[in-house]
Amino acid sequence: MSALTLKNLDISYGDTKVVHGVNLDVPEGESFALVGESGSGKSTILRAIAGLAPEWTGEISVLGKPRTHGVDRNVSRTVQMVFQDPYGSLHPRKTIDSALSEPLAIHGIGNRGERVEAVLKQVGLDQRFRFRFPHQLSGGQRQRVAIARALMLEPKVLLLDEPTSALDVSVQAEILNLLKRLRREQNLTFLMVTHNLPVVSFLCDRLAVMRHGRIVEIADVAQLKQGDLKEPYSRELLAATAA
Ligand SMILES: Nc1ncnc2c1ncn2[C@@H]1O[C@H](COP(=O)(O)OP(=O)(O)OP(=O)(O)O)[C@@H](O)[C@H]1O
Repeated sequence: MSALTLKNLDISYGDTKVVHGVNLDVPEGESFALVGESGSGKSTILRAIAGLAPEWTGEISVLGKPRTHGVDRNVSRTVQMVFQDPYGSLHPRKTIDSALSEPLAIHGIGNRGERVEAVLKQVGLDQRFRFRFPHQLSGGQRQRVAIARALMLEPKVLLLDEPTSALDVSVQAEILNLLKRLRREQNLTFLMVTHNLPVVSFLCDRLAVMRHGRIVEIADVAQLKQGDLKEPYSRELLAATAA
């Protein structure tokens, strides 16, 4: 089954259309990357799927069900987003326990303590972090918490917006390994925005190259690794990364 399907998706901010006629099908369990120059609309696509960019037309389907505009409880249970900046995505005055329990409280789910413990284990964080505050954690630990928070509702799809680019290089690999393991263990589907083509090679199966709000090419990661991209713009992007 398709985890995510986008059909003729247009997205606007006010009068400005920034995503034009995007079509995409991501099967369950796949890890798919959106790459392309800054401002090409990659994050906006993730935001629309998550319900954070309200002005869109076309179709967004999650596990075969078309998404409604605004809050869609089906989508918020099954699709979660992880942002680039783990400082910004965690409330500074809430403990890790409280940040992780919140999605459960919102959805009326019990056994919160047990679930928080289990998720901390899944993301490789010691239980002693549970009652700490975000500022008492390193950047990598905070990103583990942000990933843990995204996992609390046992989603099927993670939308990953540059999940390692704000981290020290030494920590990036740890988070990428964690994401790879979680995907395997939980059969997650990833839709990931990144500027980093080696990250695509490491974590993804396919990629779409975007420019000016449009997809210019969809390719397998094997093609990326062999430098076998078809469109001149994709080849430019590849050459710029290799330089
Ligand atoms: N909240 C907003 N209000 C108005 N315009 C916005 C808003 N967010 C993004 N844009 C514009 O929408 C376009 C697409 O932005 P988006 O962030 O999706 O691009 P991107 O490909 O993810 O870029 P980057 O790689 O820099 O994150 C850009 O022209 C941007 O300036």
